[in-house]
Parts: sequence; C-alpha cells; structure tokens
Amino acid sequence: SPPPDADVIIIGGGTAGCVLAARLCAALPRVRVLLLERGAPRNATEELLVRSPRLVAGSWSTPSVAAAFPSAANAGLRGRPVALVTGATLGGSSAVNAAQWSEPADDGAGAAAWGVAHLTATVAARAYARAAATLGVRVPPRGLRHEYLTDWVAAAAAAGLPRVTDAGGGAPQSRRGVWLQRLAIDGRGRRVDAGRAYVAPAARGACARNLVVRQGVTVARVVLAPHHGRGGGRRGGLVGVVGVEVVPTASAGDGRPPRTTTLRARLGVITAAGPYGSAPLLLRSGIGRPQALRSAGVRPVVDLPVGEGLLARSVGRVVGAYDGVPLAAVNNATLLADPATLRRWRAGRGGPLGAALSVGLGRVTTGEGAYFPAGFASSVPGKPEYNSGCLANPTSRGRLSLPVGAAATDPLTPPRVETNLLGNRRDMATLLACMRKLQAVVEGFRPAFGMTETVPGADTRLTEELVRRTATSGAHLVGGCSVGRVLEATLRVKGVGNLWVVDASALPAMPRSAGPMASVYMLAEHASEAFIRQFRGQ
Ligand SMILES: Cc1cc2nc3c(=O)[nH]c(=O)nc-3n(C[C@H](O)[C@H](O)[C@H](O)COP(=O)(O)OP(=O)(O)OC[C@H]3O[C@@H](n4cnc5c(N)ncnc54)[C@H](O)[C@@H]3O)c2cc1C
Repeated sequence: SPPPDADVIIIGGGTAGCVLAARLCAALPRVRVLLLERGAPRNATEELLVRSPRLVAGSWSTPSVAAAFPSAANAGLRGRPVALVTGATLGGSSAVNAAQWSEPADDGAGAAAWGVAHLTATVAARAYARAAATLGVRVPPRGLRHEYLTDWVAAAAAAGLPRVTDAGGGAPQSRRGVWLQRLAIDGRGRRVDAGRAYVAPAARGACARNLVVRQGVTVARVVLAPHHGRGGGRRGGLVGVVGVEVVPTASAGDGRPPRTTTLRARLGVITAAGPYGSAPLLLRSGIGRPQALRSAGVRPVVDLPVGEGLLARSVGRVVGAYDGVPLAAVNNATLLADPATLRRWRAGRGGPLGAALSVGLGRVTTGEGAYFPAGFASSVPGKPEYNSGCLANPTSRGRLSLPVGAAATDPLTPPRVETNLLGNRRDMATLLACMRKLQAVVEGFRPAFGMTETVPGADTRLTEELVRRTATSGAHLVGGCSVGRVLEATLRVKGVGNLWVVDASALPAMPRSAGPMASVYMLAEHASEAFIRQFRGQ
C-alpha cells in the first residue's frame, strides 16, 4: 500500500483538535501529525468577527466560520425545531463562542465519574489549570468590563443571588449567586481560541517540521480495515483505521459529486470533529446501529450506539429595556461603527469591541443546575437593552443520526439532531424556576435605571406553555460518542483498534458549569498525555 501521509491524523481543528495536535507534535518530534480542518483560512473580515468578543455574534451567520442549521422537531417545544450553531473554522467553537471559561464547581470530581482512564479529580484539576494557563483566561481587566457591572451585581443581590467569589478570581459554581466571568481573551480584549493558543505557536516553533495543518478539507469517513497489532499480527476481532477520505469543503452545493482523496495514517486517527461532527463521521464509516446504517445506505462494520444519549441545553431568555441611564457603550451603534473604535481595539487599547457580549455569569438553582449569562449587548446595536438567559442542565436525552434521504452520506450536509429540549417535566421545572429568578433580577435594578421587562414582558404571565413556545438552544451539546456507550475508558472506539474520539461528544454528562468549553480543553489535555505515552517510541 502507498506510504502513510502522516503518523497520526486528527480530524477537526477545533477546541480539542488544536490541543491534541499541538501537544502531540511538541512532545513527539518524530511523530508526523496531520490536522484536518473543514474551515478554510480566514480573511480579514472573518478574523475580526472571531477576535472581537463584541462582534462574535456576527460570525454565527457567516457560513465560512460557523455552521448553522435547524434541529429536528422538539416535542417539548410543541414541535418546534431550534437553530443550532457550531464553529467551522480553525479553533472550532472556541473561535465563535461566548469565550466564557467555566470550570465545574466539583474540582474535577464530576470528570472523575466519566469513566475516563486515569482521570481522577486531582488529574482533572491539573489539566484544567494547564489549559487555563495556556489560554491565559482571566477576569476582564477593569477597562474591559461593562460600565453597568456593579449595577447588575446589585440587581442580582436584590433578587437573592449574592456575588460569590474565590481566591483565584473564578467562582465556586456550586453556590447560587453571580460572579465575574473568566474569559478566554487577552488583556487587550482579543479572543484567544484554541488555534491561536495551541496550534499557532506550535507550528511556528517546536512543531515546524512535524505538524501539518490542512484547512478547507472535510473528512467524509474513516477507512476501516482488519486491525494489525504492533508486531504485525492481526488482533482478535478488531477492525482498524488505515486513514481517512477527504473532500474539499468548497465543493458544498455545487451539484457535482465531490472529489475524494484518501490520506493514510501509520499509527491511528483521532476524531475531534466536535459535538455535531464526530458521531456522523463514525456513522458514515459504518460504526453505528446496523439497521439505521443500512437504511442510510452504509455498510455496517461495528455495532455501537453512536449518536445516542445526547445532552443539549435549552435556553430561556429574559430581557429588559432601560431608559434612566445612558446606552451601554457595548451596544452603542454609533460608537461601534466609528472607525476610531476599530483603530483603538486594533491598537490593543480595548473599547467596546474588546468587551464581551455578557457582563457576568450566575447560577440559579441547585441539583442539575441552571446558569445564566447576562449582558447589555443586544443583537441589535443601538437598543438600550439588558438581556439574560437561563442555560438549564438537561436530564432528557436526544439523538444524532445521519440526514434522511439522498444526503444521508454527504459529509457536507449537517446531521439530523434530535435535541429533545425540555423533553421531561424536570427540565421544564428547572428552566421555569430559573427564568422566574431572572425576572426578579430585572426588577432588582435600582429605580434610576428605568428597567422594564420586555421579554417575556412585564404584563405577560410566565407559564410552561410560554416557555415551550419560546425556548431555544443554548449551544451546549455533549454526548453522542460518549465514554462507556461508544468509547472505552481510553477514549478508543470500542471494537476499533486505533480510532479515538476526543471532543465534546465523548462527554457522558453535561458538566456542572456555565459551559462545556473548559471541560473539553481539560479532556483534550488529559488525553494528550495518554497519547504521548502510547505513541512514544512507535
Ligand atoms: C455560539 C456558541 C457559544 C458558546 N459559548 C460557550 C461559552 O461561552 N462557554 C463554554 O464553556 N462553552 C460555550 N460553548 C460550547 C463550547 O464552545 C463547545 O462545547 C466546545 O468548544 C466544543 O469543542 P469541540 O472540540 O468538541 O468541538 P469544536 O470546537 O466545535 O471543534 C470541532 C471542529 O471540527 C471541525 N469539523 C467538524 N466536522 C469535520 C469534518 N468532517 N472534517 C474536518 N473538520 C471537521 C469543525 O469545523 C471544528 O473546527 C458555545 C458554543 C457555541 C456554538
């Protein structure tokens, strides 16, 4: 067979993929690492959207950096689909998200229960710290905080959500209350995504010779073959991966069958294609439930519950309008459009383009928990608006499968995602209780603010029915290839010798934090160490 194109192929240059690529190539100078990312290199406009915390929402409707597509109908939302968004550029979702670094309150104990080999609470805490240090996460320095931060903290306290803090400047997130958020930004108000923090320095320095990053290619499937052990002998019952098939991402929608190229890996393939990417990839490769695969036109190879057990967060919004104080700079349309604002931000002097969409974070309920980001930056610049949203930790599980019909095996068509938001009474109760608390926060602003609730509305009764008609997706999705169901403790796909999944889809539980990003970084840091031990000397 032709010589391998790399020793290790990593699919997806997102949050986890960038960590893995950078850590492996730096620690194993003889191992050739190939990182494959579907997003093409960014132009100057795309770079601005990705780097300015204030402008990032614009990236969600820019297909060259983010993929947006509808979910399947949600029974809990009266049959409504919700809009799903995920990163489609180097850095993945870490390049288009709200940049909130939120470590679970349990000091790694939650991660220790995931069933990942050697991932104890202590090991997890160290991996969180390593990632946080590499990204330089911080509470925004004073010049980058919102001018109404103190008012928001006071309004939350009036609503029974006191400010909580810990020595590290983060937050003990097990407690009810609000805290100053830590963000993946630099001290000048520019986002630091996984590509920038991990891959860029590695490619320039330690990995100049053994890391190749190919952008603009979508992996269609992994190529399976009988698996041979290290001594060349066939390992009982296992299949193995010899490489991947890729297509140019730019061929999407041109009506012709895309040109396929096979890239071969000597040691193995790690998929880090994210919560919407890894499960479809396995399914297109013949790893999944045989009956579903056959009906999608895929030959089944390994029988596993791929795509099952998803956990997706719903979000319920509570918005207020104010008229007693000046429009927040972060939402001042004139200021945002002023070329001087851009020059100021580019020179590293902050300003509204360096301020995050959210003012801070809070936790409302106990149990599974609901978290809330709140801010003064509405999607329509110029509006004096305060917006907040409850992110409820789900207990109802969804499912991800290949798209139905002719596009079933098309790697450029998004999967079918049954988010199953508010799929049971418990999730409904969590979200409703949280939204009621957020209404109290709106009411808690000092009178001089002139704050009035506009969504759901001061005169509208917040009912279950209203929530079912208005809740949307919180953009936090885990599971689908989770440890235990689909993956061994080593994160290797069960029954496949040299194929691993390391990304949000490997998480068997939604972390008890305000977002899964920190936990994905932590898992990738931890997995990197295991891969380094495994590949050293091979
Ligand atoms: C809008 C938004 C806001 C969010 N805000 C926060 C927040 O503030 N805090 C927080 O903790 N969490 C947040 N999250 C969630 C968090 O960003 C994700 O959970 C996390 O980044 C997922 O990391 P990942 O490595 O699993 O996937 P990703 O980072 O999404 O990476 C997957 C990568 O794989 C690539 N890819 C996919 N399929 C293929 C293929 N077939 N071939 C080649 N490449 C492929 C993608 O382009 C992408 O680069 C947010 C998410 C979104 C979308």
